[in-house]
Amino acid sequence: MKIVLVAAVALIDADGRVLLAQRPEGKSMAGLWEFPGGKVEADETPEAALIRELHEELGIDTQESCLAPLTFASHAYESFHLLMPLYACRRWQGTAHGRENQALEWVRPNRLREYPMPPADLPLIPVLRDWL
Ligand SMILES: Nc1nc2c([nH]c(=O)n2[C@H]2C[C@H](O)[C@@H](COP(=O)(O)OP(=O)(O)OP(=O)(O)O)O2)c(=O)[nH]1
Repeated sequence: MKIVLVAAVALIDADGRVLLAQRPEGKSMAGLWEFPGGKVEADETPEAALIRELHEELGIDTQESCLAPLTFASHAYESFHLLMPLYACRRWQGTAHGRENQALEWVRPNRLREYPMPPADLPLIPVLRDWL
């Protein structure tokens, strides 16, 4: 089974809320809520991939020193195995907006369960709730 490395981040605002982004129509798992991030390209570190994706998807800028490893997801999808490190980030420049027309929501940790997420993400929710 092919292992796909995806880097994701829990952006945490001053009120302790976490940013979720809705997967757009036309993508796999459309409509589900996910942590910002994306596939790590060849010759790219997970941190560099996140910095790139945050800029492209949300129009915000951060740096490696602001990305703290938090936990990871390891999940068998039908056609690949997802390995997804989840970082926490509290410092960035700019205001997040969906540059690819995806809906965004700042969500309190105890409400994360109300947002339908990809199956790989479900074990991450209690970790975030305990940690925040
Ligand atoms: N960014 C992100 N991706 C996630 C999460 N949970 C989860 O299963 N994924 C999966 C969905 C995708 O298969 C993959 C991320 O790919 P991507 O966002 O870079 O690219 P994509 O949607 O165009 O990928 P795809 O349509 O080919 O599946 O990881 C999550 O919380 N955040």
